[in-house]
Amino acid sequence: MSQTFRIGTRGSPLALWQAHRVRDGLIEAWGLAPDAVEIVVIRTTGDAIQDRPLSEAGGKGLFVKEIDEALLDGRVDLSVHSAKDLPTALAEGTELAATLPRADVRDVLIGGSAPTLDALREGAVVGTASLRRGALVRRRRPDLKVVTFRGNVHSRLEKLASGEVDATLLALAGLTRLGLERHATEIMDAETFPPALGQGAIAVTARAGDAATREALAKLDCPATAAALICERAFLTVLDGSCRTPIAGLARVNGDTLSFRGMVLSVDGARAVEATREGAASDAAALGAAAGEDVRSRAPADLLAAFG
Ligand SMILES: NCc1[nH]cc(CCC(=O)O)c1CC(=O)O
Repeated sequence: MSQTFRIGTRGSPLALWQAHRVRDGLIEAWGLAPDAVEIVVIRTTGDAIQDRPLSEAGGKGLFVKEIDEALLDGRVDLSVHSAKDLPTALAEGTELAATLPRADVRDVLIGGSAPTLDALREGAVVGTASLRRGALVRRRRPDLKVVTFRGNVHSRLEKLASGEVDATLLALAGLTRLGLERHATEIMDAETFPPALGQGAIAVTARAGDAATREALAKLDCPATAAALICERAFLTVLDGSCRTPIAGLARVNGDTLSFRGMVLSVDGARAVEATREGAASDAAALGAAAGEDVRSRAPADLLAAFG
């Protein structure tokens, strides 16, 4: 392969790590010269907004819009994303081209004043920007105070160190990629504290119909992770999950079998409606969609109202 590739990415440390992973993968898989794969950092609207919750500013799409534009303009050939930050509706003219092998899907607690969620004192303050994490925290510890907490992983750790909050929650995958997993004081159980759809997976998008880029990326694709992600995104699509909706779930693929469990919660965590499905991994999309329909048919009206 004598082709060159330009990879579009956000400039956060986590995004750069993930883009480098794809770059290294392409170079190694195809024996490319190091200068054949270039990383192009693109600043997104989401990166610029730091003073308010993104759900108020327009949601997850804010992190991909400018990158999609670069892809469609031909300024870059592929873009690398944390799968959980990728909106369910991809920009027209772009498509999922590869899903890297999934890392640990679990969240971790980083405790300042106590090491575990159960050990935090009554009324302790937990900082998170995630409605899902907030709802799951309140579900187990209704006495805790959940406050909105944005910024990248490093700035969150600083706020914790300064005592602004007693604890925060982050994805183990992200912390590990940044070499910061030593800060985790409790690994949350994926059953009782289910992750975000797509958590721990890295997704690569390309221009629809760009066969050469797709073929190059095929060597990096993990079919089991791809099936899990397709299932989880189908669940999210049916529920039209937005940043205003506490929603969680996980597909596990074992051989040819896929098992999925997804749930929607009330913001205060007091109520949850969940569904499970198991079937052939090749039916990933149908299984996720069926679980989504199931949740939608049983969720109380006020819970679904959050879906707008
Ligand atoms: N929303 C930000 C984001 N997007 C992906 C990750 C972590 C890596 C991953 O889940 O793949 C994080 C940080 C976090 O939630 O702790």
